Amino acid sequence: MTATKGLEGIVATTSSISSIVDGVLTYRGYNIDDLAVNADFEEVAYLLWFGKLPDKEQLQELRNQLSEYAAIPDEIVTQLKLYPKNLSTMAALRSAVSSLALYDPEADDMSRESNVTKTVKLQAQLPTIVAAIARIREGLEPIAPKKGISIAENFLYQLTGKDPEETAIKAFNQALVLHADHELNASTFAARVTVATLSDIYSGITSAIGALKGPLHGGANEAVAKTLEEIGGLDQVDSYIQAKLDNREKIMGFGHRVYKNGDPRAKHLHKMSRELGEMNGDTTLFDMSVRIEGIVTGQKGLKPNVDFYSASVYTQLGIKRDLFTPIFAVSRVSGWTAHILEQYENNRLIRPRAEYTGPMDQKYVSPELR
Ligand SMILES: CC(=O)SCCNC(=O)CCNC(=O)[C@H](O)C(C)(C)COP(=O)(O)OP(=O)(O)OC[C@H]1O[C@@H](n2cnc3c(N)ncnc32)[C@H](O)[C@@H]1OP(=O)(O)O
Ligand SMILES: O=C([O-])CC(=O)C(=O)O
Repeated sequence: MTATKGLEGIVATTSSISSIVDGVLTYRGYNIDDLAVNADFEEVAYLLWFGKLPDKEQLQELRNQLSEYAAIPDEIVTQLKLYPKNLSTMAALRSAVSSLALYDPEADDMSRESNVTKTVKLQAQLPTIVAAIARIREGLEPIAPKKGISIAENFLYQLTGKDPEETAIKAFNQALVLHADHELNASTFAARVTVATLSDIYSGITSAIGALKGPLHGGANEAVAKTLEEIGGLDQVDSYIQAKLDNREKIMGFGHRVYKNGDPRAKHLHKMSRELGEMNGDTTLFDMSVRIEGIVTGQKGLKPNVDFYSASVYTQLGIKRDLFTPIFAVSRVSGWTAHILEQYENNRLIRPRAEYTGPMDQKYVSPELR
């Protein structure tokens, strides 16, 4: 038995949800480039869950269900109010989502019908939880979700209590579409491993949130924003990045396990970042990002991944840095739940082997003689 570090190149399951072939990302056979510019996030979620784009009535029905389920139990709001104000937003999200199971009488109902209902509920409730975390830790009351508006609009509304601009809704919707699914990434794999024991969907999503939090995965978008803040301005980019590279430190938002010639999602976020800067009359963050890319790609051949330009996009939308990874979860819960449903449909326990490298032939001696 020989271990493959990080399971690189190992095909661990079959899936018909998303594919990455020759650097092209598709959801259920639709190129991400097509969906990113044309689709609403709700359509994409439906596509991931049910394998086809919804017709008008199906889409309306989904929108109605999302509106109906978007409010979170009062007990969750009470719990969020007990969390420390200087909380880790991802730890708060992970805890709150885990607690949702306590207030859902169907949490352990393993029928497909119930799991589909819980899928839609989780998609509806995650944005409400993230917005509530954001407000409560600032000492503000959470804002109830509005009925009849999109997830993108509702989330931005619930953060501030103000109706967001059309351009912000459009940009945010596109970011949600781009982050929705990504084959067997670490958090999706974590979700699938958890539910493959026939544990419940809330356990699967809780595992996934834990895996997404790390800076080598979803946490990288916050790390990129931190880098931009630390650099402070265009003139400091070269010296800052060069020092990191000379120190053999990683530049967050670059590199990818699967894409070696570039992440197809990055160009959309690059464009969005530029457009938001031009609209706000200040392209500093975008210009800094482009300069960082020039150095890192030029010297290391590493290309930006989805997390790199999303950092300047969210910052320019006026969103606080520690909400970036929770926002990733707001989108990716669509993919996680699609994978969980697929895992349940054709389940087998996921249990690989380890190549043992420790000592052998040890003999027990009692503590007094050690
Ligand atoms: C949504 C997402 O999860 S996208 C990924 C988000 N994560 C990041 O942006 C964090 C920064 N990037 C990384 O850490 C990595 O590129 C990963 C984790 C994404 C992929 O990791 P792996 O496939 O395991 O590649 P690994 O970390 O082994 O890197 C291979 C080589 O490239 C270098 N490298 C990889 N990424 C970077 C980077 N961002 N900056 C500098 N060097 C890098 C490594 O140091 C290593 O060099 P070495 O062979 O000289 O030791
Ligand atoms: O696929 C991966 O390893 C990470 C990634 O880009 C994602 O989850 O979107």
